[in-house]
Order: sequence, then C-alpha cells, then structure tokens
Amino acid sequence: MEIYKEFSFDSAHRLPNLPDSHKCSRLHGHTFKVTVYVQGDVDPQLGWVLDFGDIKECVKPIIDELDHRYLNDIDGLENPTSENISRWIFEKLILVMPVSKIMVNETCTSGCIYTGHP
Ligand SMILES: Nc1nc2c(c(=O)[nH]1)N=C([C@H](O)[C@H](O)COP(=O)(O)OP(=O)(O)OP(=O)(O)O)CN2
Ligand SMILES: [Zn+2]
Repeated sequence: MEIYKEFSFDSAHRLPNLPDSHKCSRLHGHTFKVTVYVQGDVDPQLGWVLDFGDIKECVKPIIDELDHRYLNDIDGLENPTSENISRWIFEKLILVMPVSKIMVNETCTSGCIYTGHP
C-alpha cells in the first residue's frame, strides 16, 4: 500500500539556463507543494504503513532548508526546476526514511514526480 503526506514551502527562483525571452528566466516565486509517498506493507497490529508523524519529522528539516529562500543559492539547486527540486528532496530523504516517490508542484497545473530513477 502507498501512503502520502503533503507539505508546502514559499520560495523564489529563476531558471538561469533559459533564454532571456522566457518568462521563467526572470525572478519569480511560488508556493511549492511537496507530496512525499511511502510504499510498504500495512503493519497488522498498528494498521498503518508508517506513522504520518514520523514522515513529518523526517521531511520538516528538509522543507525548512527551502522555505523563504532564493532556491538558486542552495547547493545542488543552481537550476531549480521542478525536476531538480524533486530529485534534490528525494536524495536527502532516502537517507533517513523509505520514500517511494516525491511530487513537487510548482503551480496548480504543473509539477514533477521523481521515483529515484532518471
Ligand atoms: N519541465 C519544466 N518546465 C517548466 C518548469 C520546470 O520546472 N520544469 N518551470 C517553469 C517555471 O518555473 C514556471 O514558474 C512554471 O511554469 P508554468 O506551468 O508554465 O506556469 P504558469 O503560471 O504559466 O502556468 P499556467 O497554469 O499555464 O498559467 C516553466 N516550465
Ligand atoms: Zn517557477
């Protein structure tokens, strides 16, 4: 079974590798939404895969690194696309919990899902 928990952070970014004519080459901000998924067996006694509270404990410090920042200044996020942000979060989180995928939404209509594979 797969469970998920949602988080959000507010940050500014620009996409430096785009031509000046592209609007996203200019400084702008988003309320990014991050959804963390965990896949596993349901513990027969507890009735859950993993405590949502334990997910929050692992994810919160990572979200705090991103919240109210200029993302381009963060190591590894010099080109902060949704793709690069989702991989950046996944690679930090997999060190501390069994994340199965990360979804990052930049707007209501656009986002990226990263499962640990290119
Ligand atoms: N594959 C990607 N494409 C784009 C990314 C990205 O990270 N990966 N990022 C952007 C911009 O950062 C932009 O802020 C978001 O793009 P977009 O969905 O085009 O934003 P809109 O506000 O124009 O969305 P609408 O809902 O269509 O109004 C661009 N592309
Ligand atoms: Zn953007």
